[in-house]
Amino acid sequence: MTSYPHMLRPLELGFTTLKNRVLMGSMHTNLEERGDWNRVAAFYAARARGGAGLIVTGGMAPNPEGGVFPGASGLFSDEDIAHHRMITDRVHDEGGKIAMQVLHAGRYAYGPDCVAPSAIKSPISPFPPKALDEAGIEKQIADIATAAARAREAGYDGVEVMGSEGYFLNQFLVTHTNRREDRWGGSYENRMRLPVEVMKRVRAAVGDDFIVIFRLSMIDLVPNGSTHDEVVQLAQAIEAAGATILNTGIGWHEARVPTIATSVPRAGFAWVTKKLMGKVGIPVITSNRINTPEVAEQLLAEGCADMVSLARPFLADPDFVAKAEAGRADLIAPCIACNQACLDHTFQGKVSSCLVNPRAGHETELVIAPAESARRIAVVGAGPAGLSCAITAAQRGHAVTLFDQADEIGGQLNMARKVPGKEEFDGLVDWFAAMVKEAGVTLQLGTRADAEALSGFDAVVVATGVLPRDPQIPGQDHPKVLSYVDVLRGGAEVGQRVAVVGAGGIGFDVSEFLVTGKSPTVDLPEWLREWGVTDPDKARSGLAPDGPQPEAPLREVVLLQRKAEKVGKRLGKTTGWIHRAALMLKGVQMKAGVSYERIDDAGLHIIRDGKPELIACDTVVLCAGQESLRVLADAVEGPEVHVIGGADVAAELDAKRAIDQGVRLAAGL
Ligand SMILES: Cc1cc2nc3c(=O)[nH]c(=O)nc-3n(C[C@H](O)[C@H](O)[C@H](O)COP(=O)(O)O)c2cc1C
Ligand code: SF4
Repeated sequence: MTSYPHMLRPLELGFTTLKNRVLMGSMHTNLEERGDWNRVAAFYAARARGGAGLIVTGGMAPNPEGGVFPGASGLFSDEDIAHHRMITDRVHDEGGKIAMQVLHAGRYAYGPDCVAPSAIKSPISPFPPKALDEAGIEKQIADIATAAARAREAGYDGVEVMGSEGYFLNQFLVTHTNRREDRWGGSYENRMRLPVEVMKRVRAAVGDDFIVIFRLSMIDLVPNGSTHDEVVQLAQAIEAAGATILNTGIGWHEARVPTIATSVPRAGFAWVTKKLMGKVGIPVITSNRINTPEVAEQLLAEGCADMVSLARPFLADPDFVAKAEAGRADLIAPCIACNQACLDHTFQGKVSSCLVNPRAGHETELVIAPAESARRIAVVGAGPAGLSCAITAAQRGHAVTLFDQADEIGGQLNMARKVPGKEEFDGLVDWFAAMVKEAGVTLQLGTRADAEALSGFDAVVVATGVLPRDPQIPGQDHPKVLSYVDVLRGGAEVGQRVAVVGAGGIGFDVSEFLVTGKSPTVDLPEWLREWGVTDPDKARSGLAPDGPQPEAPLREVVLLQRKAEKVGKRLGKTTGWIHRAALMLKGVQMKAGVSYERIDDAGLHIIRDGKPELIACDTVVLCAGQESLRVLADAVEGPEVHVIGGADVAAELDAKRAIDQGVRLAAGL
């Protein structure tokens, strides 16, 4: 049994004690605006029950102009206190502690009333901000302090003042956004005046025995961002102004360096936090891509921080701490940092949830209760849909047999895990394996279940997945043509010059696989070099690396798509740009709006802009979509046959939909 002595050690704050060193980091879930505060409370109560040492809520606006979007939730008036009281009561009933984050968006606010130090529009909002006058600044400070006081009244154990990620307070700190010439701009002393003043006023508003965390931008990753010395100066001033704890923020939202995506190495920015250790007297928290108890323990043991923040891992598994404490870290559902059901949802106005755990944010509605009567259930296909269905059904008490003709579980996840930068998928397959065992699912691998074998079950779930779609290009039977399955699973030999047909998620993955030798994701120094983040004082904005160029790509790859739109436009909202940038960095050419004419010895003949073109290549890899594999569904006869996952709707490696469908079906079986 592994123990985590550093992670599970209490943190003494003088007037109160946190039971361990794990903070659930702030996440706005879009639940806050829906008015169902019982659901919000249930979300946090589950994380408190699961053992988080301290929870921080998603950002709450101190006033309407500071909201991230019009109508964003906040603590604007005393009437809001009752809603928040529901959250704090439930968390306290579960033995937890919770702080409310006060977030003023400044020029990041997506609304016409936004305000900022200077009238400089942000690249991620269409709304130009109004530069605040002296009275306007005083109003913002007063509103933030009042929101903190209301948070105390609502029963919170503390507040977190959001000072990073390029929001309002951060905007005052750097000349990138602050061009003022009064006492709030110019010298660094002037530019840091607002965050320090906010800290003082918040402390005065809440009294001494209340946790006040300041989220400090450790590295801005934008042009003219704060230097490390300035960060230290601010940290010391914030401590002197009354902060209890300093939390870490990494990169502004407009930064073009990935900070939380799958391809960011685990704990990839803890070294930045470590530079602050010993320079302040209050506890320091490190954040970003800490997703296992082992990583958390190691960071704390090495003195990178006094506490760790985990945000998305608490979506993936509310019981992260409890399972680690019980010596069952193998059962912790891993956050694979895909952003597909959390941050992407946030930007789409949907409730944030989790690809791995569809119950996140849906605690009151998607309930996994014991089945009224145990039934014999066959699930065919051990991909993400079949696995999640089988595990959930078995957890409910059903006798579940899971078949797969392959000798391993995972289905299409086994392709994803081969792609450089997607190593987290390994952990996901391992977790599924542990859960299959724990839930008592009978696993029959290497078994092709036919209609006869399935006849004795009470219910059959067909999760047989997908087949590659046939793009019907003349000459596609040429020996130089491979499918993505041959490349990612079959280990087929691929030539030096490659044309990749189809620029969906799989086309991008295949291209990455073909141009990348060793994966920088598991080699932090290499990753930092690739993105130009070797020195906090020089790492300004990413994309064009300041440091030495990454290793030469392994192959010449041309990535093609039929649609006449930006290549990769349909990839994840918050991650598509990273995949595009990574491939461009490795010299992959991208061509959109093409039609495929034929493949022959010379290569792939296409038409682009009405003109014929030859992509001279040794190999053509087809990544032209999928078709549902549902032969079995049509063959099985019985009172109850369900079809889920790719067998239901063919979609590219859509594990989010597959897992959601699997869990939801099992919840009602
Ligand atoms: C859906 C979502 C919403 C977030 N909302 C906030 C927020 O309101 N305030 C904040 O400070 N950080 C917010 N974050 C950032 C997280 O606190 C955290 O810094 C980031 O997810 C990296 O940590 P992780 O790898 O542990 O998830 C959000 C992140 C996600 C995924
Ligand atoms: S959706 Fe992906 S990134 Fe978000 S919490 Fe779940 S696994 Fe992590």
